[in-house]
Amino acid sequence: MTFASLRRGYQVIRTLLHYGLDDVLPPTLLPGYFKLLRLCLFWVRNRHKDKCGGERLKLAMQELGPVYIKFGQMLSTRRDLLSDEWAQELSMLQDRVPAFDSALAREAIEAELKAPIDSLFDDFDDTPLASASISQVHTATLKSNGQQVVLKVLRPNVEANIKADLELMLQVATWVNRLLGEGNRLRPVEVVEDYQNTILGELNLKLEALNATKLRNNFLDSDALYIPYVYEELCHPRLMVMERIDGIPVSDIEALNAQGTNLKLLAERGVELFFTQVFRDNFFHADMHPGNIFISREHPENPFYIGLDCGIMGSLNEEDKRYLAENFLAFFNRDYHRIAQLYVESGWVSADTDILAFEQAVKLVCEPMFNKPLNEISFGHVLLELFRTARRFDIVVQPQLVLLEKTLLYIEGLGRQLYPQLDLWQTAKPFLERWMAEQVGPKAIFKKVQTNLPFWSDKLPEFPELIYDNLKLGRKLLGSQQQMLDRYLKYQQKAHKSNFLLITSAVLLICGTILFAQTDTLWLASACLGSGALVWGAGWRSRPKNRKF
Ligand SMILES: Nc1ncnc2c1ncn2[C@@H]1O[C@H](COP(=O)(O)OP(=O)(O)OP(=O)(O)O)[C@@H](O)[C@H]1O
Repeated sequence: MTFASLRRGYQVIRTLLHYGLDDVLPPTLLPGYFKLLRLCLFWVRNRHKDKCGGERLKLAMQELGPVYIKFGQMLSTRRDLLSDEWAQELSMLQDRVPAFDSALAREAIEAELKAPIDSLFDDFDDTPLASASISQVHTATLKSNGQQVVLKVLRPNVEANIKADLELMLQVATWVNRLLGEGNRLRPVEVVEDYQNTILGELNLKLEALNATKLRNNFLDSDALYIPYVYEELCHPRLMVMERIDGIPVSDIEALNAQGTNLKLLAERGVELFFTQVFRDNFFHADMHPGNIFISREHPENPFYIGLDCGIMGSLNEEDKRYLAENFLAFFNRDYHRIAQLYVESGWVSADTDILAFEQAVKLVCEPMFNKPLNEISFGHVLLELFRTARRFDIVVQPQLVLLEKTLLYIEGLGRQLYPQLDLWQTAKPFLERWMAEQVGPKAIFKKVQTNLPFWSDKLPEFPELIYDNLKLGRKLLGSQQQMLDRYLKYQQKAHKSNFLLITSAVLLICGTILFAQTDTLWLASACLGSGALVWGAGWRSRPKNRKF
């Protein structure tokens, strides 16, 4: 451990204590001398006792900087771990931080481009358009085509700072894990590792550029989503250059209303977008917080979304997708037994789970949801409650499903904010049913045949040859098996004959020995012993020698 990380560790603990977060830990977790240590080492006074635990954690994370802010935001989506109150507080963490010096931004951009900014761009604006925890965004005009672009550049030293903070977090998580004991519900190491994977992915802007291009291509013909064009040839791990968009932030409902945006259509398109990304493309934007979503200004009667920041993308495998769709359908059909079965079949809970007990638990959490009108039921909450229940049955946490649940909650929140009467089920049901029919019905078989057709048409000309080769091989195999069988039968015959002779010789020899004791039958004894010896010789000679067939 370096001096810098010790100092950071001290700073982190001091901040957490400053906000009185030691209060929320069970006293059994803290050593007896902790109070004394707190007084001597950390000397903290302001206890923020009037604020609730969630708010105190939010303030502490805000003070600790970007890595902790993002960690708090990620934690806020783990409602299976935190209470609603804590999650709500953490979800309010703001990611806007003071800008860094534009001279440093210029330096970093030129280092990536290996060329002066002025050789490629006009009107580079030194005042950033936005400054977030990981990057800063500047506007400019591309010399080659006169298009307005934005340059997103990583903060100086951000990688080193994040890695140092992550290291510390992992150490603390390991320590907490040890205190709580193996098998604890919180699994802090798992949580930090999950976060680590996400944030490290966000540090590579080249990857983000590739994601953005892929998503853009998936929705090129869509009237629901637009992703700005990315100039991939100008993108590098620490720099991304893309088309500048002009939209209304999705959270600015007043502005949307002022231009007469069709909010109902917009809300429905949001749900449709989610299901299309997950089920059709298997590639979904997993960081859909309001800061990353804008709404088009033109044609307010036919509005579309503009998506930014494709740093975190999710995907599910074919099986997970099917189980998920079936889960929703089973939920809305109130088929709790099917839900329990699906969790086991998918491997999300272990195979030895007591299905009946699990079904009861699922029923217990799901049934009250139907006390609400159908249009108030949230898919995100259904998933959340199901995962929470499954956690008691030792669910194997699937990071891709957690991402999905978080995205779903965002989308639903957004949809309901735009159009509170939005009936999620009515919007999503046709989509899910159509998709399921495509997966299991005749269409699915047709699709599979269609997918495999190029392979088979490739192989078709080789068919006669393949059949001939296989028949030849079969005959050869059969022939060699027949020979093996013959050899085995011969061996058995020889073995039987030899055993018979040896047993007969043994009987003759025993009889000869008994008769030898009675002097009046000496000739008979000699005959028995003599023939016994002869038969033994014959038996010994006829014994099979080779056991290999
Ligand atoms: N192509 C663009 N056109 C116009 N504005 C943009 C564009 N890209 C980014 N911005 C502005 O910059 C802000 C930050 O961009 P972005 O979200 O991509 O950065 P970030 O560092 O990944 O932030 P976050 O912390 O939200 O992940 C956006 O909210 C938006 O206001």
